[in-house]
Amino acid sequence: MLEINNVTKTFGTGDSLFQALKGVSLSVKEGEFVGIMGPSGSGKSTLLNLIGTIDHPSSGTVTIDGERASNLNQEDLAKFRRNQLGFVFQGFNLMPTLTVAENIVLPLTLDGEKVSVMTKKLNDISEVLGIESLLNKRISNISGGQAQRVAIARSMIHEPKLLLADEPTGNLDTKSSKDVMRLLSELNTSLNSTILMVTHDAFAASYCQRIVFIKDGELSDEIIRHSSQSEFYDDILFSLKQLEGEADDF
Ligand SMILES: Nc1ncnc2c1ncn2[C@@H]1O[C@H](COP(=O)(O)OP(=O)(O)OP(=O)(O)O)[C@@H](O)[C@H]1O
Repeated sequence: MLEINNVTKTFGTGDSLFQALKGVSLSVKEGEFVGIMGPSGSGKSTLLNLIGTIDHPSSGTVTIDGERASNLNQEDLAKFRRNQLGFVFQGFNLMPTLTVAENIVLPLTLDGEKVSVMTKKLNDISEVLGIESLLNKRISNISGGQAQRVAIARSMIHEPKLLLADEPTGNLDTKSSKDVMRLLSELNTSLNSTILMVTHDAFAASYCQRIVFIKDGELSDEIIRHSSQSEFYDDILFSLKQLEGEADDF
């Protein structure tokens, strides 16, 4: 469902060129939950931004569900992003003065969806994420863990083909991180959502089925979960140590 073919990304101009991605190729199947890990500055967010069509590759191609973003005009691209992709960020990106319900339906409001359809979708996704009791609260009155669940609800309400998560547990305590990862994992299995998640956190990564490691703008390694989550967690820590010598650098 996602094909990244020999993608490069160069920032800057003239003498100050910097190649953040140096020929990355990656294939993700429908329903896969893939983690992207690597040291700070290795190109993780750059890669996620290219997949999310927020930025364009300098060369190479990104194809999502058979569609190549570079072939779309501005308007179709915005529509494609709104309909096919979901985004979850570390900082939640919710509107503090709106209620939880208003935040969740915002993408549908922008699309001019019927109120009856919005209400049904809101109720369905709220039930999946266990946030029914929060719907009338304002974002400023809920906790960080609750806010991330609301952000996930908003990113999933339009049933995107691909969910892109950049450090979704970055601002959360251990318990909330666990809750959020459990939810993402449930959404992945129950809705067969394809999820791509950038994370520094080996525990969060242990919920994925596959981890690709990126270093200096290149994919360096890949591990697949074969057995229990705790064994996968150990495998991830081992790979991180091998990659950088010290897992603490991540
Ligand atoms: N708009 C930009 N202009 C110039 N350089 C950039 C730009 N965006 C990213 N870079 C550089 O590209 C490299 C990769 O950045 P990126 O944000 O993708 O790394 P990352 O792996 O996500 O890092 P972190 O884990 O710290 O978020 C870095 O050296 C960064 O300074």
